Amino acid sequence: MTAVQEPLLVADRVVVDYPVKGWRQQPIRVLRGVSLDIGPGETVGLVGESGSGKTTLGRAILGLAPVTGGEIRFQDRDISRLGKRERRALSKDIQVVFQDPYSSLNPAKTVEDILTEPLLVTGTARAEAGRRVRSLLDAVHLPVDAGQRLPREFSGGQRQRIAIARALTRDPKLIVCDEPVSALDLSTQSRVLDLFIEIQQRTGVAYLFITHDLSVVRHVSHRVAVMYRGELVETGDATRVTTTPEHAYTRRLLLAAPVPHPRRQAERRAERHRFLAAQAAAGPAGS
Ligand SMILES: Nc1ncnc2c1ncn2[C@@H]1O[C@H](COP(=O)(O)OP(=O)(O)OP(=O)(O)O)[C@@H](O)[C@H]1O
Repeated sequence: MTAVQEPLLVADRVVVDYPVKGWRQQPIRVLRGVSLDIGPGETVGLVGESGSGKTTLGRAILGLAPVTGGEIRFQDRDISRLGKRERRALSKDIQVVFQDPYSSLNPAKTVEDILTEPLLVTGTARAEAGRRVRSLLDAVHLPVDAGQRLPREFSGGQRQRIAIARALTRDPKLIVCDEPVSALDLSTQSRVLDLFIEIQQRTGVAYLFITHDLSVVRHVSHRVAVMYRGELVETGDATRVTTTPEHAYTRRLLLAAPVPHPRRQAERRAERHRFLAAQAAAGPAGS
């Protein structure tokens, strides 16, 4: 008998309505009863056209969008309507990496300050926080002296590595990744995607991976969920959904952004691995 693993996070018929200013204005319904679960150590890719509600689902999980119907459970606890203090406590377990590594890091703080802050405010001793920062920099393949520098001294890819390190500071169980590689050039994208995979294999963290790019989602996801106008129209195994979609909308998405042939993808993966192995042999990554 195989053990059934409990989901880490369950979105159960989640509705999000945004209030609209003005007399007699109806709120805008952005999510219309979305149900999705994410298992421990799993990556669920969330795709869909612009405005379909992907970011809003991520924000609802993070407590940043108002859940007006249904609920979101994390480790079997309803987290849809938490107070500030409970939400702050939950940030240990649920973290986020945003699209733009330029605006998501405080430009006035050194990388070490950015990474130690979440540890110091929760009572970690400074010496222990310093050790943790060194191990985090190592985990995202940045040199140890990166800690003394400011975000502006790094490339886009390196800044996204810093943002990933910050998300990892307190060993989260889930990271909401909202278009985390969209602002990066193609070769940097693939290195950062491989970093996400490597970190997951080492730590067992789960990802909700929001993207409009089907080749990205196929590369990193175990399962894919397709959103259309505030509803999930299809959820399933990543290869299945991106090669033989069942829903007409998913087929349209695929036609709009053709996914390379599986053999070409395998070649690309092999290329990436050769590249990463060569980089590892040469020293810390440059992006
Ligand atoms: N704070 C808000 N108030 C009112 N409407 C909002 C708010 N945030 C988002 N929306 C609306 O909700 C809808 C879904 O937006 P959302 O950002 O979740 O979509 P998305 O699929 O992530 O799109 P994109 O890929 O362009 O980021 C859009 O029509 C957007 O205008």
